[in-house]
Amino acid sequence: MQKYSDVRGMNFFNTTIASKRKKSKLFTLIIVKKNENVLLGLKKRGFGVHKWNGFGGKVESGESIQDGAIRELQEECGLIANSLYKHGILWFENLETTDMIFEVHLFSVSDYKGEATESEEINDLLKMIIFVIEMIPKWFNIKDIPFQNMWPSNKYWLPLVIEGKKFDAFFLYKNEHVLDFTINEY
Ligand SMILES: Nc1nc2c([nH]c(=O)n2[C@H]2C[C@H](O)[C@@H](COP(=O)(O)OP(=O)(O)OP(=O)(O)O)O2)c(=O)[nH]1
Repeated sequence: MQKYSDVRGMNFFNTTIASKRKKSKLFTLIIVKKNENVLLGLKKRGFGVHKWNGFGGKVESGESIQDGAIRELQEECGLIANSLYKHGILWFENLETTDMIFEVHLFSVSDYKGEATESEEINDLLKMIIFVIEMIPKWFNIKDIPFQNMWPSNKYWLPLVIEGKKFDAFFLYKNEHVLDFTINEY
């Protein structure tokens, strides 16, 4: 392990990681806020299955990060964001399971069109026939956020999103445990 002082230009002086050579992959994450509530989705399949989370995913080639975030929100819960508020970037490294670092661009949305519905993604092979539900959206009061059924990092950064803060953060995982983390608030 070596001291990790530079995550793509960000300083995380107190955080250690195994390697600086890993590539990062771009993701987005949106937390929808309304009064004292946040909208979360229960992931029903794939990476992070059975966890509550915000809405997001990989940025596709040719689209901007913001457009990717808006697309994922609409695909996963049916809401159309009118404007996004950027909180910062979350970096996730897992010592055990992957050779890449997640670079997650984190937004919140309070201004949107539509009502949250269960998301439906059409399976490529069986288009028009089979509908695969990816996430079940649900509103939670900010006092009742189900941190025990979320990624372990979320209890550290989600309260900052609720408070409207700007920050970058780095989390070092071993499997599903946070070994070390740094949060830099602006
Ligand atoms: N790796 C990781 N991701 C986290 C943590 N906390 C958290 O909210 N996330 C978010 C960031 C991403 O938006 C999401 C993980 O990606 P995803 O589940 O959308 O990935 P995916 O492969 O399904 O992507 P896609 O098919 O929808 O494009 O989880 C965490 O602690 N670790």
